[in-house]
Amino acid sequence: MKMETRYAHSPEDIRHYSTEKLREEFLIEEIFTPGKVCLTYTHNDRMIFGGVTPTDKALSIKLSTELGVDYFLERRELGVINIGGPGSIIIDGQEDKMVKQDGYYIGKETKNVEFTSDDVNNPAKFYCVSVPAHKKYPNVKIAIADITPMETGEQKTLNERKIHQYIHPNVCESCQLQMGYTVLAEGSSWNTMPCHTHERRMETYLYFDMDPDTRVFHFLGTPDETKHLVMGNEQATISPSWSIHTGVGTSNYTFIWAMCGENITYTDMDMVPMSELK
Ligand SMILES: O=C(O)C(=O)C[C@H](O)C(=O)CO
Ligand SMILES: [Zn+2]
Repeated sequence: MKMETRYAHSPEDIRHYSTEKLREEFLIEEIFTPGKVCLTYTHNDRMIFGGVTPTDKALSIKLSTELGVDYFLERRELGVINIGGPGSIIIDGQEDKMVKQDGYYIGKETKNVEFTSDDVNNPAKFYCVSVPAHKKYPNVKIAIADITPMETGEQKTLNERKIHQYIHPNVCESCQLQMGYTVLAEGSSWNTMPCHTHERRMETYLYFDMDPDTRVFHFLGTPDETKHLVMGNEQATISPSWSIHTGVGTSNYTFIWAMCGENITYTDMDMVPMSELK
């Protein structure tokens, strides 16, 4: 298992960052490695996120001394979405099949979570996000078949997309985790534009379902001083609460967003007027 630490920044810190330094601090290039658990611990609200890619044997997230606890979910909750081949999640001995786009909310105090793939040649890719939690809520499987996506954006503004809310008060309870899956329509390339910040929550983005040569130009920074990261398939980025987070692709793509902070009100965003973007 690999876990990398990323510390937090103020807007002032990144003002003079080179491209290389910006990438070192905000971009995670390796998420899914066959047979491995690859995680990142960001000090932005202490979110842990990354990929679990089982092949011929089950994998689990084993973190205890790193978090000063006896087991991973002793004081945390976990959201999972499979973006790969079919597999299973086994929670305290009970197995649930997980096809592509199926998700799971796994509450605090769940002791044993294992991940498996049905086919080593087409492994499941479990994208996992965990945040601190102070109350135990029930474990809930969130099947893609049960989600009605929110349709938003328009073709003429190149941002027609479907937002699937997985961990959201309408679907299941959580302490502070929110998680979802946004699919851009063919011909659309902008996500969340007009863009927003939310001082009260941080967010991470995983971009995927992209051809090898497709790139997303992901924008970050304060509205009046934006910067960008050029991102490839299955790469992730950290968005501090003060930062905008939007992106434009050289083709359409999909992304998983996950947030935590003061509230679980999805619409609590500070929209940025176009005239303020620089
Ligand atoms: O396409 C979108 O718009 C999104 O998916 C936006 C994210 O959900 C988000 O940034 C929530 O704060
Ligand atoms: Zn946001």
